[in-house]
Amino acid sequence: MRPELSEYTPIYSGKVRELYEVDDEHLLLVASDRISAYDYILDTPIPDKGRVLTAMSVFFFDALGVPNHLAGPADDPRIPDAVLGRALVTRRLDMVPVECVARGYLTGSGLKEYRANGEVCGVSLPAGLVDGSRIDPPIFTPATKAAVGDHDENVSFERVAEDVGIELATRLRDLTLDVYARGADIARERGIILADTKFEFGRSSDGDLLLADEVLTPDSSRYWDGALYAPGSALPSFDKQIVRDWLTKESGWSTDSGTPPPPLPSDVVDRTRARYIEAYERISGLSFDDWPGGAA
Ligand SMILES: N#Cc1c(N)ncnc1-c1cnn(Cc2cccc(F)c2)c1
Repeated sequence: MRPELSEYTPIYSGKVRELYEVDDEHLLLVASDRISAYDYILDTPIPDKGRVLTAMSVFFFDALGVPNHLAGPADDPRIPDAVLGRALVTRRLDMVPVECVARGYLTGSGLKEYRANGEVCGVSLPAGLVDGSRIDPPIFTPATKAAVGDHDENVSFERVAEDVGIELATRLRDLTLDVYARGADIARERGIILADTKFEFGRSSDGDLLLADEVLTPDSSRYWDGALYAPGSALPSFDKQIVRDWLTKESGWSTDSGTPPPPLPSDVVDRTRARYIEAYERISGLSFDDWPGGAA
């Protein structure tokens, strides 16, 4: 008999995820079916998005072989039926207050910084790079966690060292770049580009530094279809481009309207759900049909 979600104390509610306390030493990380686009949480959920992204985290936690915060399997008996397949039991850690970002390609906030001063988070890059240019070797571009609704602030490695000490900052950088490289290799072998990603780490009561949060999901990473990739041209998001294109090209809504996006039509929802499942099955080589929590 599984517990009810109401038996757990909610301790954090994010844009697309929630965090509950299971007991003194364990948390429940819950991924919703909510999807964000253009800094809005859309009214229309994508069925199974939370289960697919949870499955991707579990695949990578297993494939990467890095010490992490998972405290049980996807069907752990402590997981309530209502969130089975889109929730994980984890060890409660002392989180390191740094968004550990690795970039193997130049885009987004990194591109904006580069265009302003030729560097990203204090790391100088060669001249002449464009949107989507490869950054080789990949770089560590940390950020401080923003308040709800704000964007994280990119900071230098030196600032991280000031905040957490040079030894831990160095370990965070090395781990971030190592895990990104492993994830990028796995994705590349399946024809998918992992452009960048964000990790979070925490310390256990034993003092161990563990990989935490979600790992290498489309919500914490930028994934591009390798077959469509060309630096300098449009870089469609593997998972969100269908939604973005409908919103900006077909719905009549515009990003500068100051109004929330309209609800999504069912075909956009269905095609987006299929894209999330395609990303998981291509990268993991596993069938999403085998993942817990499907419709009864
Ligand atoms: N992971 C993890 C974690 C841990 N193992 N121990 C202590 N705290 C955290 C923790 C704190 N904030 N977050 C972000 C987050 C993740 C998932 C859902 C949310 F709503 C919010 C994670």
